[in-house]
Amino acid sequence: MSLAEDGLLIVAIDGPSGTGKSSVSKAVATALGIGYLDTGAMYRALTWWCVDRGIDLHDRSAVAREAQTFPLAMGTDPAAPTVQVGDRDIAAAIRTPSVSAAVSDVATNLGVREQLIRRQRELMARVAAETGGVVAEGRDITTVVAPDATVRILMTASEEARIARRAGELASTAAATRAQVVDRDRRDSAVASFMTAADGVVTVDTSHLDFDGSVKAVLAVVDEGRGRD
Ligand SMILES: Nc1ncnc2c1ncn2[C@@H]1O[C@H](COP(=O)(O)OP(=O)(O)OP(=O)(O)O)[C@@H](O)[C@H]1O
Ligand SMILES: Nc1ccn([C@H]2C[C@H](O)[C@@H](COP(=O)(O)O)O2)c(=O)n1
Repeated sequence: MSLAEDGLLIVAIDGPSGTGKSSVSKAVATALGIGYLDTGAMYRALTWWCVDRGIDLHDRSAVAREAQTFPLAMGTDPAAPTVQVGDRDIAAAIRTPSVSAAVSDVATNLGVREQLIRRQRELMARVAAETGGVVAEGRDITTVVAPDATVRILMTASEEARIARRAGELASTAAATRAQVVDRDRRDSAVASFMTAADGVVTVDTSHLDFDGSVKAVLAVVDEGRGRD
């Protein structure tokens, strides 16, 4: 089934770490009055779940089995997105440095990707049916999860800009953050292509834009893409 059926507005946004995908996507979804899905949070949630249960992240089959069944619930209101497993709110726990350091081991597990991509498509279809559309962001949304999205965007920013943004957030030095951002992108690139735009994907370079400028730039691409639809 095509996600973009029935006049629903499906906006797919990919890009490397620290380009502003999550913050900009939330603002864009809010402005458009549609749902928001942070797919990176799903890989983080599975990482947290496996560590919490003592599952070795290098045991690929065991982690992929958990991906199929773990009780994940993603809240898709862009004004207040939530991440829960069972009745436990793990929105803050999945942002800790230990989860950030381990998440690539989970995200590069192809058995995991198969399960989470299935869940992402189901969620996107449900949220879009409920709200008229969805903005989904990650690393493979424009290419694998929703290649037929109404609008497909690759958000980029120079390495310097991305490191400075992350360093500001983590209150760490640019040098310490460089390793985290660049190394994680290198590891994640093994299974998803998000450093260059695929055919038909519009690049939005946020290097020299402030936050509001990035939101406006994405909304302009959405407007143009809707017009073509
Ligand atoms: N021009 C800009 N556009 C977007 N975000 C910006 C901009 N300038 C600074 N930021 C800030 O950069 C930080 C990183 O943004 P965000 O978490 O949305 O990135 P991301 O691409 O989703 O990263 P990751 O994939 O690692 O989760 C946020 O604190 C955001 O407010
Ligand atoms: N569609 C996606 C989304 C995310 N990932 C990976 C990349 C990161 O290492 C991790 C967490 O993502 P973030 O919260 O930093 O955006 O998940 C992926 O492989 N595919």
